[in-house]
Amino acid sequence: MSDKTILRALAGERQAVPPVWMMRQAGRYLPEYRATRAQAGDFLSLCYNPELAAEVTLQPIRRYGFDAAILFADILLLPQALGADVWFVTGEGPRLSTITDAAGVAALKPVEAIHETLSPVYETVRILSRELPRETTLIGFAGAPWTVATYMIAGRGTPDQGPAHAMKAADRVAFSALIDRIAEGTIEYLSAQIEAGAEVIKLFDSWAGSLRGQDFDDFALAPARRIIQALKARHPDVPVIAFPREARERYVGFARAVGADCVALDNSVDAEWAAANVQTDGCVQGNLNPRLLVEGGPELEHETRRIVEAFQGGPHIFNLGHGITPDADPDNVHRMLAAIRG
Ligand SMILES: Cc1c2[nH]c(c1CCC(=O)O)Cc1[nH]c(c(CCC(=O)O)c1C)Cc1[nH]c(c(CCC(=O)O)c1C)Cc1[nH]c(c(C)c1CCC(=O)O)C2
Repeated sequence: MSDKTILRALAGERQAVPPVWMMRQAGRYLPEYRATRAQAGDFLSLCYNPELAAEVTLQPIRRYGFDAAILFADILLLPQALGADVWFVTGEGPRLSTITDAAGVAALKPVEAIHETLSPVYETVRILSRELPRETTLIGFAGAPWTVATYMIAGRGTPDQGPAHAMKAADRVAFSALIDRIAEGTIEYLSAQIEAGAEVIKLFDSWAGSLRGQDFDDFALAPARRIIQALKARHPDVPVIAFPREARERYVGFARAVGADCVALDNSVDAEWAAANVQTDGCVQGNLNPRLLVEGGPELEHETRRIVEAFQGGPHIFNLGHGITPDADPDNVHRMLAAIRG
């Protein structure tokens, strides 16, 4: 059995003190992150600079001693590697060239071409596997096809993923071809991260909650299963965390259905309910409301302890229900850790 707490949880081991890391732990709430980003110039330049991307990955490990580090990159690097234009508007978020039909899908680069753009990311992973403390697990990641497609179709983040739903309704064949192309690229991208040293993979389906019924089966579940099966065929020992955010009742049985070792829970899910209905399948990750790291106070400690206790009966990785926000107080992270670790 590994001496790394995250790998033990992912192998199904219950631990008295759950291992912990945070989504977006390298981010704007940290002054040292803001300084390194300024040094890089902008966000995308930071993602493609292996030394600086490794540096910001390490910053929260030095400050807090989290049990896992997550590679610093973005889910929108893969669309860029497939030929989309991608840029970030400060204070607003990502912008991309849009794909609206079969011709747009056909114009994407072949999957083999992605490494040309993404090789700096693999170099970041290699640096991190040398520099991380022995006890810290390195997590690689990608966006799930549906979430990535919502950005590629709309050209930006959308509150209801309207443009992606519209393309799905207008031309399900072209839409499915886009999902397939992203899935194929994701398999190659994640395999390369593993070959460079990623020890765990996380698949972010941030917008899974807007898929219902058959659409959830076809575009959240099936692509995740395809990607995980392909990764497991090549790298059977690398655990996978699936995050179908806001999947509600579809969290039940999700890990088993897609072959994941763990399912990450957002903070709309009640921890007691998830312990009874989701953790019965294996490891769960989550699910503190990130707002509490802004507000702090007794509720932060109370909620942190409540989540630890709710999941005490089985394998659990403590995390937030979504990413930490730029207005969070870095000292509140210490308070959260004290409530978990005692
Ligand atoms: C949807 C999505 C994206 N990116 C990601 C997701 C899925 C998770 C989620 O739902 O949040 C995933 C992601 N993005 C980033 C990471 C790095 C690792 C980590 O979690 O610390 C990870 C795992 C860095 C980032 N990605 C981004 C930042 C902020 C950029 C900055 O420094 O200005 C960081 C640290 C930018 C980003 N990237 C994306 C958006 C919509 C935005 C703008 C919103 C925002 O600014 O927070 C796309």
